[in-house]
Amino acid sequence: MATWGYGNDNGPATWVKSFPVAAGTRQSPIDIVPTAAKCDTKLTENPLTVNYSPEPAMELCNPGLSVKANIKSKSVIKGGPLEGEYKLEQFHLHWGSADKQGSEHTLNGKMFPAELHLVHYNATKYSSFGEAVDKPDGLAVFGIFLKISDKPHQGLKSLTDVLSEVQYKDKSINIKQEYNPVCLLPDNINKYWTYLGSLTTPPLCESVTWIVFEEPIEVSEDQMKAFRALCCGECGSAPIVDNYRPPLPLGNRQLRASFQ
Ligand SMILES: NS(=O)(=O)c1ccc2oc(NC(=O)c3ccccc3)nc2c1
Ligand SMILES: [Zn+2]
Repeated sequence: MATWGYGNDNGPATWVKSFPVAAGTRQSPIDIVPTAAKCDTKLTENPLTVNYSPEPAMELCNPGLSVKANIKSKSVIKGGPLEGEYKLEQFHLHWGSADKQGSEHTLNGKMFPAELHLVHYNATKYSSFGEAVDKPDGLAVFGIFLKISDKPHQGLKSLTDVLSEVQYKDKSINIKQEYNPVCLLPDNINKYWTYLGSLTTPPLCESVTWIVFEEPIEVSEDQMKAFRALCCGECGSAPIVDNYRPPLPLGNRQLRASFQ
């Protein structure tokens, strides 16, 4: 069975053949239209709180279609749209072959050069990611837009400086310095949009409460080039670029905003 990917023969338009939920009613990503969002004061009454811990020897790997960091420490979030405590499992990114594309969520139809996803599971109700992954309240994912600036992002620099060591599929390394993922969050995490959606790659489970921050984080062009130098396979294989699913219809879903 051909594995899914982002090419012409195995890309997002083909996923429904093996994953029928791709045609479901709460799929992600979506186009975020701020004027269509409902400002919900309940979101601010119960502010989103992040309690991330330093990760000693964080594992960074190249699974072939992105770059992913696996988290072992107890890093949790709660509040905002969430009931209970959600535990950080992993984070990864999606990016373009050029700065004009790359993000999965779009803002008024605009794509950003990349998007960072911090993936959490509902540790109050479920005992593992695997148990939570297919439950309607199982997961919460932070979506953070990346935009280009002339300065590199210091938090991402610890990762982009070593991406050459995970250039090929199934390579993994441990980051020597302890790493607190809190350094990846934008300064203002009180301004976000939230809606009920799905994983953006197969198995596309409709189990994600998405929290997409209004404030992007800023990265340098050199850092983008480092992501685009990652390979899908072994030496000589194609670069990992344009690993994003285009937006799906919001349908009957309510997009809520934590701010006016
Ligand atoms: N682009 S996305 O929607 O954030 C997204 C999409 C697909 C995903 O599959 C997984 N699986 C694990 O993390 C995992 C964690 C532990 C064990 C097995 C899998 N996370 C995902 C996030
Ligand atoms: Zn993702």
